[in-house]
Amino acid sequence: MEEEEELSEEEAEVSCFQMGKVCPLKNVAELVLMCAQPGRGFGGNSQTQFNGENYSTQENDFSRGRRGRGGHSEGHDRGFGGGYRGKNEEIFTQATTEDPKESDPSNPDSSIRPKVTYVPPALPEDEDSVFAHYQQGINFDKYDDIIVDLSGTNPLPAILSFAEAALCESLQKNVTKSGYSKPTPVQKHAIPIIFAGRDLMACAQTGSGKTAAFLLPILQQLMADGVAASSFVELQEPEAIIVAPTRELINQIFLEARKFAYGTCVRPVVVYGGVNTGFQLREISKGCNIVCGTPGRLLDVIQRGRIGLTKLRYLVLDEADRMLDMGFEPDMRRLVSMPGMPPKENRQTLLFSATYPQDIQRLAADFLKTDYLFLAVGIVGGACSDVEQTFVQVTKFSKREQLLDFLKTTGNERTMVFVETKRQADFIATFLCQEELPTTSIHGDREQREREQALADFKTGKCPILVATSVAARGLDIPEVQHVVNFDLPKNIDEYVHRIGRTGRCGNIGRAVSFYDPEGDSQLAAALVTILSKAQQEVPPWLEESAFSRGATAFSQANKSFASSDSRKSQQAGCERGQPVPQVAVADDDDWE
Ligand SMILES: Nc1ncnc2c1ncn2[C@@H]1O[C@H](COP(=O)(O)OP(=O)(O)OP(=O)(O)O)[C@@H](O)[C@H]1O
Repeated sequence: MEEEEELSEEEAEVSCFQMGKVCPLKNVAELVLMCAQPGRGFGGNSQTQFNGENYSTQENDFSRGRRGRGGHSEGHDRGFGGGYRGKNEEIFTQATTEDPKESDPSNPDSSIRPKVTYVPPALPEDEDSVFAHYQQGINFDKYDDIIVDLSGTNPLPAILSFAEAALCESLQKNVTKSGYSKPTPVQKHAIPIIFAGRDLMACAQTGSGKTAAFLLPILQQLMADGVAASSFVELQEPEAIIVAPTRELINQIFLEARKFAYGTCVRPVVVYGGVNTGFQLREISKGCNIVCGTPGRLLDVIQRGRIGLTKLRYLVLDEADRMLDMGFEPDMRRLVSMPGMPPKENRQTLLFSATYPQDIQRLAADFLKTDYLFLAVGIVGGACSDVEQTFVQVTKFSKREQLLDFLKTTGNERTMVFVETKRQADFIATFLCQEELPTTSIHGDREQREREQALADFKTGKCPILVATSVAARGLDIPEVQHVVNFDLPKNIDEYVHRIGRTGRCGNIGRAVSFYDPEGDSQLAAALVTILSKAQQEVPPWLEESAFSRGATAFSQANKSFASSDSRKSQQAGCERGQPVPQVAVADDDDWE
């Protein structure tokens, strides 16, 4: 079976009880659900019962104690996945993930797991829904001015237009219906590289069109080769696998694939945790050329013998740095060593992200052919320049009032509020509802049904405020998100870049406001100063002071997470040669249990 979480609901309850609090996690989520319903508020008591500050303090110690780095159990009794994976979307409460009828009988735990019955609603088939998109913004044309660095042997020239890509008629039609009139820089470069059969590590800022940069050339080549999915065959052998770290993101990539493949013979399918496995297996058996999956569920369906790998031509890792950090790297290694998986010399491996720490770049080379190309559009690891970043100095206890003040100025504008822990997400969402601000929340303790509903309510504007943990930080492309608030700053600068990238997408302008608590956030100061300077934004003097007070090493450490370019260049120059590849620490432990 696929997913393993570290803490059962019962255990959580017991631990809370031991801390002197009775706090079934599920009840907190239910409160938020109630709160999201119009006309249902909370009495003043709930604030004291669910005191976010107290819980997060306690939760930190308690969670760390239970998890630890050693929590990741290799070769554990449920086959794949398992243990602590850092920011792993696929580790949730038991109630959401497992299906006893389908689980491994050798696993004694499996008998107590409730069946996952959730089946997502059928997707609308009409063209308007399939091709619904938002407008590119006023800065879309400025993408052309971004400096591009393509390194590696025998680089390919970029295309300048979709016409040059010579897409087949149906694909070109779908591109036009999607509102794409010209390719973004990452598309201009990645499309010919992928056509040429080269492996690629591509880095481009958030919201600049990386998804289409890999989907379009893959679809084009599958169509040019006349592939068609054979339906109702139990074992499907897809030509492409796309993996991403979170359920909502992989679903979004699937919807993009479905959109571009509209009216063609190519059939994409999606598999992710929290959804009934039987439903997904039936979807696979209807035919599958491209399988989009989160790692645990994907490995599970492969292990069940429902996905064969012998025809695989493309392996895509979206949010590649995340997929290769210590949370998911073991799964990725398992994936590439599955029986039938073509060796890297015989498949095309494509890595995409907006951030690539040097360590991860070096590790990624294990998955790529030696002559892979490295594409850097703009500053590797840089923040999107269309996001105006501001910082507010706060104390831990003034944050809530500051948030309220801020949200009162934004009216109905869509705002994502990032917090550190799942409980904090529930607590803040409840608090905002009490203040009559229509709010919903998304985090790993919510049932998949609730998570999808929360996202839908945010997208439609029914709840224009979404309180989220870092589970929603990467990749999500939600129209008209005008503001991102870092109520709690993340522990890791890359996470910051991804979070603020939920706004200011596709040439639109966005705003990010971050609450900076000098007591808890100073370890991020140097990296924030670097990010702001590289994005040519004003650096508050107090932030600069805070950064310098930590000494020059803080800046050199901060700079280590920004690869100025291809890590092979620094290796060639003799820098850090011979050093072991360190594992990158995963941020926000408390958020990913
Ligand atoms: N050539 C294009 N013309 C117009 N719109 C585009 C083009 N390419 C992509 N888009 C749109 O831009 C938005 C952002 O694209 P996408 O989600 O692929 O960004 P991304 O680079 O993957 O971001 P992230 O790093 O956050 O994952 C999407 O709504 C997408 O449909």
